[in-house]
Amino acid sequence: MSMIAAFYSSKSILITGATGFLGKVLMEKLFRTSPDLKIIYILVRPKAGQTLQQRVFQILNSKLFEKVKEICPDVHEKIRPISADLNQHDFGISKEDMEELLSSTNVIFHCAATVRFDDPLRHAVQLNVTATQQLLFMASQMPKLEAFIHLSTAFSNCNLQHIDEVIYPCSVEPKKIIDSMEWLDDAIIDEITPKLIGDRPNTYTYTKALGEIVVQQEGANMNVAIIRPSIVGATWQEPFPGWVDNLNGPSGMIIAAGKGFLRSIKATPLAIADLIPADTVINLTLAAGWYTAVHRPKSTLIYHCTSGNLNPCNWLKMGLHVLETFEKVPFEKAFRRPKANFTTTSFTNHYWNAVSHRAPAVIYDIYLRLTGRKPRVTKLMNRMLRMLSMLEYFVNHSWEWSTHNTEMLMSMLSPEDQRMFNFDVRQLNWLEYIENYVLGVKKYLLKEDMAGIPEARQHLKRLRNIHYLFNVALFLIIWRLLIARWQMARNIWFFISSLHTL
Ligand SMILES: CCCCCCCCCCCCCCCCCCCCCCCCCCCC(=O)SCCNC(=O)CCNC(=O)[C@H](O)C(C)(C)COP(=O)(O)OP(=O)(O)OC[C@H]1O[C@@H](n2cnc3c(N)ncnc32)[C@H](O)[C@@H]1OP(=O)(O)O
Ligand SMILES: NC(=O)C1=CN([C@@H]2O[C@H](COP(=O)(O)OP(=O)(O)OC[C@H]3O[C@@H](n4cnc5c(N)ncnc54)[C@H](OP(=O)(O)O)[C@@H]3O)[C@@H](O)[C@H]2O)C=CC1
Repeated sequence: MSMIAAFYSSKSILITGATGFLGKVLMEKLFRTSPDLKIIYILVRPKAGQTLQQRVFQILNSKLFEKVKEICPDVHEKIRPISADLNQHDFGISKEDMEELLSSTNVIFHCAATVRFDDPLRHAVQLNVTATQQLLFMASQMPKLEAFIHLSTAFSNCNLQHIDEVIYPCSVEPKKIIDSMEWLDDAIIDEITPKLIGDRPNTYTYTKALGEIVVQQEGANMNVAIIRPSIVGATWQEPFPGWVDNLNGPSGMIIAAGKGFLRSIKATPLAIADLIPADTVINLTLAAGWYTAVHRPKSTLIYHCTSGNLNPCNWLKMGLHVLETFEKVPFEKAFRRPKANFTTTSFTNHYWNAVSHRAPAVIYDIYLRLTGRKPRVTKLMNRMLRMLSMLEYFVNHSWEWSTHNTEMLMSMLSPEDQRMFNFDVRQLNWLEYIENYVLGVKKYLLKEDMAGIPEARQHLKRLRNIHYLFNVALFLIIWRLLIARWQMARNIWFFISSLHTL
């Protein structure tokens, strides 16, 4: 019997961020491996016109939960959505709900966060720091609490090159930052943001670092652990390979490349592409929850959930695998043929952005206008370039993350748990993983049917022919202009013609 699965059976578990990418994978695994768990409380806000119940219904009826519904048919009864907005005081939780949470919760998984790179500091602090502080305050009033697991990111200290499984101090104490957000106005916050974030690339990584300090300070008397995943990608094995449901990180870029939008990217080809599958992150998270509650380590343990030091893959290898997979499973209705390369200098990057990104978008929009349709490609292209510029930092640096705690945890698991809650990335075959990832993007994000592949291939052939025709036409126009204006060109032309008549 799995010790981890047995631990979560009969437990009341509180999850924040359960509607997010990792939150869903976490819930799914919990229900699948511990169907006897007592209840999962999830803090959810109404969104996009949907009530809490509608949001939960949608999640449980998604493909991700198909296996769970077989194993645990009463899963609907075991999820208790609690109306909560982490931006509000006390999360806006009703008194009755709060009482139930405080008296029953055994384990907390704190996954909620803003993962946007461009969030204003005030908002990022509110969600990634203040809400974490409030949740810890709630946790401190829970008599039955056995473990508090906080999801952070391996990039919280991305200003360093070698990162250990420790919490690093920030120049300003989180409490001071939280206080100052209350009385500083937005204009001043915007002005001091670059100074505060220093050599980190965005407010996301900075506020996640502050959040960790808060966890260490406020969670000193609790059983607390921090998980630091690197770049989370589609699932590797469970509940099935290739599941992904948002555009963050590489997923959006895979779509952009497969649809022929992304043709070049400023990246360091040999830098490590530290991807980690979502199910690996969740297996480690659940194992850490068990270890923290049962073994009660004396200090807050931090677990790096990264692939680079155990099974490295670089961006060149990854990019090539992605492109190779497009040959087998092309995406439908591509804008151009998927073909991309890396640029390594700002000059070549600007050049290829102009030639391969902006120019085709403008030309296509002119064509749409001429045919009476609404131009839309330049807007899409600008959005992709903005996203690309935000990701650039992460594809041009390499980091070394030590993984002593993670390896220690692996060694503490029984052989059954090592199999059931596998987070050993050394077993990951990148080629196979990337193929499944691209396939998953096609199926679960783009909702494209495999039956459409022959048509997608035909479309790519048409694009290739258009490309050749376009190049020939361009060549003829340029040649014609040269002949009209340049004597030397005329001479070459006459020379070639005379060769022909010989
Ligand atoms: C010879 C050599 C050959 C070699 C060949 C090589 C070829 C290479 C090409 C191969 C293919 C590529 C394969 C790999 C690519 C590498 C990519 C690099 C990935 C690196 C990722 C590093 C991330 C690491 C960070 C740490 C991880 C974390 O901790 S958190 C998770 C990461 N967080 C994010 O990713 C969030 C980022 N997003 C944002 O910050 C914002 O969304 C934004 C600033 C980008 C946009 O904000 P904006 O307000 O403008 O828009 P928004 O309201 O958010 O959305 C508007 C619409 O856009 C859609 N959208 C949102 N995000 C994306 C996206 N990522 N991609 C595409 N579209 C996106 C969104 O749905 C909205 O759509 P509508 O609703 O329809 O309007
Ligand atoms: N994905 C990645 O690449 C990585 C993620 N991480 C960390 O993992 C954790 C989970 O990330 P991921 O699942 O990808 O993120 P998502 O963006 O997919 O999910 C974020 C979750 O937080 C919830 N949330 C946001 N704001 C509020 C709010 N005001 N009140 C209540 N809930 C809120 C969202 O709810 P709603 O659905 O209502 O918006 C959603 O459930 C985060 O802590 C992140 O920092 C770390 C490394 C990499």
